[in-house]
Amino acid sequence: MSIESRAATTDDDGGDSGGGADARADSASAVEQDAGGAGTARSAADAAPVVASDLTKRYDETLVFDGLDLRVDPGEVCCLLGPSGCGKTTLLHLLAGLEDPTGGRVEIDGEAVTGPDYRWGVVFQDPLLYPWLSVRENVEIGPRLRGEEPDADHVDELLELVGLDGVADADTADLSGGMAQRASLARTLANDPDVLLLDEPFSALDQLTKMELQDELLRIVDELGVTAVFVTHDIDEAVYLGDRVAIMGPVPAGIEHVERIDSETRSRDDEAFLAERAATFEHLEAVGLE
Ligand SMILES: Nc1ncnc2c1ncn2[C@@H]1O[C@H](COP(=O)(O)OP(=O)(O)OP(=O)(O)O)[C@@H](O)[C@H]1O
Repeated sequence: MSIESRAATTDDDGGDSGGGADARADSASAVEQDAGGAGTARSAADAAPVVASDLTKRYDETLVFDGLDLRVDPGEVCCLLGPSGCGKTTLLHLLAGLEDPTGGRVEIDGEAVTGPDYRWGVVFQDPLLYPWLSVRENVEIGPRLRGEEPDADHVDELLELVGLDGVADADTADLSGGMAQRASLARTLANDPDVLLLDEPFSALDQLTKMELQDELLRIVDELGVTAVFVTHDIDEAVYLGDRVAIMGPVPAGIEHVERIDSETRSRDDEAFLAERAATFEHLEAVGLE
């Protein structure tokens, strides 16, 4: 099934592409019944919560945040938004176990995060594909590095999910920026993560490709029933993708406000969306927009 027809299936089932965690649960279970494939789909209700408690991070002279708390509910998309240098990437790295906190703890699905793990997959701004491997081989690398034989059907399904089934054997050098980021996302998804942690993955892309990938990400999060934390400095992106937007202030403020987004407004030209955007912008201005 193509990604477009998957979307049509979801719409026919009464969901909208981005109807929040509840709609994600509905559409994910609809796809689960429909997929019959390699078992990538599961319910958002089974997705993992991400909890940061009393988190502190200091780099020498710089106290980035002190006593930060964040809870991301299962199946939710939480966007981290804030001025340059406020600690968005640092927080994402702590959630991913890529760096150790100075104090406090992170738990994913009730398990303490003490280092990187394929169950919490990271997608970076730079796709970082292995240039000597084909697109398919890049997607297969996670299971191979764990000493597992990749499930060919699962890889096919993921390539189809991200719209790269036609270029599976291509060299990564021949991919556009958007296609490379799709491949990077599929490579992360091949590990079947419970949580997706994304650090400005679309910021280097042109506006149209960016909007297309935003919609596809929402669909993928719906279909696979994962929890997502998405770092961005783009207000429109945060309000469009997020079930909640956590607004961070200049160091060492941490999270100063969490804006809950009404998923019904998830339309780029809806008046309510513009109202959500305006409300988020006001909070961002209040913390010191750069
Ligand atoms: N490895 C490091 N060593 C020292 N200071 C660091 C390190 N990483 C980040 N910082 C500092 O921590 C603060 C937060 O940086 P971080 O990159 O997390 O912010 P950000 O909100 O992601 O910024 P941007 O939006 O510009 O990417 C900054 O003052 C930065 O200089």
